[in-house]
Amino acid sequence: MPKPRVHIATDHAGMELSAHLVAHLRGLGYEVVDHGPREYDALDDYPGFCINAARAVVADQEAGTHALGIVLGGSGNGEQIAANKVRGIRAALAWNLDTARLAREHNDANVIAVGGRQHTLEEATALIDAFLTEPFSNDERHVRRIGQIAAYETTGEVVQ
Ligand SMILES: O=C(CO)[C@H](O)[C@H](O)COP(=O)(O)O
Repeated sequence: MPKPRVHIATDHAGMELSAHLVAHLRGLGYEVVDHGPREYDALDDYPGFCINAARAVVADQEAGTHALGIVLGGSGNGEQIAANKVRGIRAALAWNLDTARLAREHNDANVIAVGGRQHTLEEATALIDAFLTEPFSNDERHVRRIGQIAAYETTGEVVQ
């Protein structure tokens, strides 16, 4: 499997982690698109940055380009919520190696959210590495459940 293009966004609370990850991932050969912010501003707001990154993931995937996203903040909660407002996004908040790995294996998540204030740089980097390298299982039960979410997103109907 070729490496995905990585779209990354943060707010002020995740800027140190974001800079670290951009360098780390580029060093590993990933193409990384940085959706900001460009400068530290303690009063900036995460939704726009995260939504832009999420929209870029969907646009790439719709164009047939393998892409994944990373959204960072203090907790990762709001960043995950913002990304999940973009149609086609399955954003997962990862807080240990299992939740990072399972986000891909069971949920085919295309965005990972991580709280920069909850982990050391090393811990957070390990979460990202686990997420980016874990394949989706393609197990029928997981495909079915993801399809039910997509159906609701598209039609507003609940499928059992
Ligand atoms: O994690 C976040 C949202 O879920 C934000 O990064 C966090 O709320 C920012 O906090 P503050 O404005 O107090 O620095």
